[in-house]
Amino acid sequence: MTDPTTQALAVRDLTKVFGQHVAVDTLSLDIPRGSIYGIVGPNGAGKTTMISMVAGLARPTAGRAWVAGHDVWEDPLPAKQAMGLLVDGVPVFDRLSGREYLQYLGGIRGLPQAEVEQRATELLDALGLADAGPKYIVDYSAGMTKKILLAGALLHNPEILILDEPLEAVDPVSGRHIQQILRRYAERGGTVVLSSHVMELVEGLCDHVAIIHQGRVLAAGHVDEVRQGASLVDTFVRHVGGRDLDDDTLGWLR
Ligand SMILES: Nc1ncnc2c1ncn2[C@@H]1O[C@H](COP(=O)(O)OP(=O)(O)OP(=O)(O)O)[C@@H](O)[C@H]1O
Repeated sequence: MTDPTTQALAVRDLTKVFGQHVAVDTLSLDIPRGSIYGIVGPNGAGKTTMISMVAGLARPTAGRAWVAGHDVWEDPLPAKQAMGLLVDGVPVFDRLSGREYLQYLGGIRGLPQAEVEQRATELLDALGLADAGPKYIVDYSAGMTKKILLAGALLHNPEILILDEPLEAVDPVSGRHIQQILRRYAERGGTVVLSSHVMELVEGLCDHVAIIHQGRVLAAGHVDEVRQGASLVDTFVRHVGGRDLDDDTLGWLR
């Protein structure tokens, strides 16, 4: 493996144990600068747990994580300045309107007020939230909430975006806009790390992918290298194992 401080994001032997259960198991991964990197894996594979440790939200049992060359747990401030986060567990102040939430985040990030206003207007517009800007986040739908959290992650123009299921619950028009935004961001040198269960999204948007299962990396690299001529769904099933249900299963169900 390469020097982890040269990567946009890197983890080495990252491990998280909950009681008797090893959720992330000595996991090592390099995410190059400028890539759009998909993290895929079955339910319970450890994706969110890994992302939470990289984001500085969950303390690793063992191992290390670097973001933009900074050790997330030893040198958290520059690591956190470099990242934009859309991850469960980040507090959302949902008694603020969408616009107030962005104004609040802009203040925390030390952006000039006029800049925050301009960026907030553009982000709300690009994400189809222009009419919802004055509305409390608590009254947002699931997809609207996802989009305002994404706007918050983008607001300070971070070096690295870490997005857990960014398109979950998002409508197709907004989904297309979000993909355009992420592509443009990566073309200009930003790095995107996203988890998703939607293989078509990962194949269409990401240039790299890692398949995670039981807290370990089963395959990682350029999407074409990982899928080797097959579709990503078939590659995924081949790696994690899958079977069709027996005819008798749930025989009582109409
Ligand atoms: N706080 C916790 N306490 C105990 N176990 C946990 C905790 N958080 C996660 N786990 C367990 O760790 C494992 C990995 O969970 P994680 O949420 O990281 O999976 P995931 O890959 O993100 O799954 P999904 O695709 O369903 O979101 C699961 O077995 C889960 O039950």
